Order: sequence, then C-alpha cells, then structure tokens
Amino acid sequence: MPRTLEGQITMEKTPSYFVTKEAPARISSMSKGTKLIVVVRDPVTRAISDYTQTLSKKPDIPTFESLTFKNRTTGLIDTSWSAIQIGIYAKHLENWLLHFPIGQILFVSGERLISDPAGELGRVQDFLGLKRIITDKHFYFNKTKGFPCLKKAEGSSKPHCLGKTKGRTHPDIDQEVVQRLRDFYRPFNMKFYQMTGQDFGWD
Ligand SMILES: Nc1ncnc2c1ncn2[C@@H]1O[C@H](COP(=O)(O)OS(=O)(=O)O)[C@@H](OP(=O)(O)O)[C@H]1O
Repeated sequence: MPRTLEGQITMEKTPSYFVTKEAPARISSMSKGTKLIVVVRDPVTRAISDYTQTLSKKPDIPTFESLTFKNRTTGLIDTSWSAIQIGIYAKHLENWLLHFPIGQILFVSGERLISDPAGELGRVQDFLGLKRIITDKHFYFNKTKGFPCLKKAEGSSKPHCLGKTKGRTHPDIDQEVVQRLRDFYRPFNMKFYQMTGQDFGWD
C-alpha cells in the first residue's frame, strides 16, 4: 500500500478479501484503524451472477442447476461450490469480527447501489468522514444499459457507464432451484441481518 499523507485516503478494492480466511488478520496487522466497505447483494442473484461471469469465459461448463446440487434427488446443496459458498455472508463476517469491530465495517446494499446509487454513496462518504460531494446530480439512468451511469466521467465531459462485464444478462434458472437456494440462504441471511443491524430484504 502506498504511504498516506495527512488529508489523503488510500483505497484498495479486491472482491475476494471478504471470503479470504487470512485477510482480516493481515489487514489488521497492517493498520488496525482501516475502514472496511463490503458490497453485498442477494446471495441467490450473486450466485447466478458469479456463474454468468464464469460461463462468459468457459461456455462449456455444466448448467447452474447441476452445479448447485451435490445430489439433485435429495436436494443437497453443494456448499463447496464457490458461487454458493461466497453468499454465506454471516460465516465470512464472523471471521472479520475476530479482528475488527462491527462499527469499522460499512455494508453497502448491492440492490440500492443500482436503485439509488447517490443514497448508497452518501452513506459511503459519511462513513469515510468525507463531505457529500457525490450526489444525485452525478447520475442518470441509462435505458440501453439498464443501469445508472455517471453523467460525466472523471476528467471528461462525457457520460460513463460501467463496462460490458458489469450488468450482464443472467441465464434463466429453474425456479425450483432458485426457491431451494432461497430456503438454503434464509437462516444465514437472518443471522447476517442480526449481526449487521441491517435488513437487506432478500426474502
Ligand atoms: N451502475 C451499474 N452498472 C452496471 N452494473 C452495476 C451497476 N451498479 C451495480 N452493478 C452490479 O455490479 C455487478 C458486477 O459487479 P462485480 O460483481 O463484477 O464486481 S466485482 O468484480 O466483484 O468487484 C453487476 O452484476 P451482474 O448484473 O450480474 O453483471 C451489476 O448488477
């Protein structure tokens, strides 16, 4: 990490930190005061999104439905599949709470990041002790992309949407499998709401 001067904030983003066992101890030993931001979305949609990303790189992989189950007949879910495993947020959070107080972690709703990006970024700015510079005025909804985009990219006067790898169309998944996953995640989601004091509304 680069050295941070007075008045500067250094940020680092890596999606796998949250689910990496060694990450909390390593970050804490580097700087105990580090503020942590985690973006979480409905674990079922997250699993499908994860699968969609893998499918785009390896079109020959088995179906989502077949990867979900260890045994389709008994309905036993394969929790060793990373797409499923990552969404058990309560379990990953327990590991972070061994090294950081809950107040040092901000949980951003992936759903609200789409429906109200300025609202969620307002929370991020408050958490970081920054003035609310980024507001509603910075975003517009791009109908073609189907997502909010920036009216002006940094250092440019042109609008900017995230790239093609963000906001992909998901494949249709068997609704019975989706329901089975909803049932699987429910207790973990409830525990996560309890731990964070936030109801993300994923039911
Ligand atoms: N504004 C905007 N534009 C496009 N996409 C948006 C936006 N805000 C949030 N999202 C959601 O971000 C999801 C992709 O993020 P990733 O999971 O790939 O992020 S990361 O690589 O793990 O950091 C991506 O997931 P998919 O829809 O499954 O592609 C989006 O739903």
